[in-house]
Amino acid sequence: MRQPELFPAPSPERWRPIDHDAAAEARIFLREAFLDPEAATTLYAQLRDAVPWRQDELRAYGKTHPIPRLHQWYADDDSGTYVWSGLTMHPLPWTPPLDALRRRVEAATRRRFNSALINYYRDGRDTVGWHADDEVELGPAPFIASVSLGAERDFLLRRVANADTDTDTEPRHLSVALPHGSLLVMAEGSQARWQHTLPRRTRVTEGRINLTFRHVSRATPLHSKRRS
Ligand SMILES: O=C(O)CCC(=O)C(=O)O
Ligand SMILES: [Fe+2]
Repeated sequence: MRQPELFPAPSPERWRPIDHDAAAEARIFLREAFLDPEAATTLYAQLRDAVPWRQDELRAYGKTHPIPRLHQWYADDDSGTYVWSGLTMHPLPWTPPLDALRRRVEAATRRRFNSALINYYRDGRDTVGWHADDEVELGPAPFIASVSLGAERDFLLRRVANADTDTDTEPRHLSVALPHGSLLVMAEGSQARWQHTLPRRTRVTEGRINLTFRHVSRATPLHSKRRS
């Protein structure tokens, strides 16, 4: 089988593998100072105030719970509808700042993206549970580029193979702090073998916005799996 193209090709010195031993397999890289801090602060405030954030709910065991963050979906016109735990998310059209950020991320990664899922974690109590971004519509080897703005939060990774036996304090997890203005790349092959989460951090009182740029296949609905 052909190996997926290695990332990053253009300027490896600017990308830090998140962990030396696991890096070759994880194919997850971080560029800490991707955006200039002032530009990142301006963008954070713009998005926080201008995105029409959705507060969606999940149904579990017959009960409804608000998901622990706000979110929104932006995409090219032809990239379809996003169906998420029975909710339909019609993508919004790119705004000029979001499109400009997409172009910068494309230039840095040498990949193309037609959509972005944006999460707003209002403080350290907002989270995303363990999951992989491995929906069928993202193709067999998704490439995810993730920009972080605002409060620095810990991002944890674990091997899918360990998922069933893991506890939340598992020392086998990798933890990487995602600073304001950083770009994390989960390259081809990562989602099949690794899961990630943004855990609760109650000492964090400030908000964080995360944008994950993705490429979804054309004109098919994106059926996202449950994600709490
Ligand atoms: O907030 C983050 O850094 C991760 C978000 C995430 O994993 C997702 O939206 O799929
Ligand atoms: Fe994710």
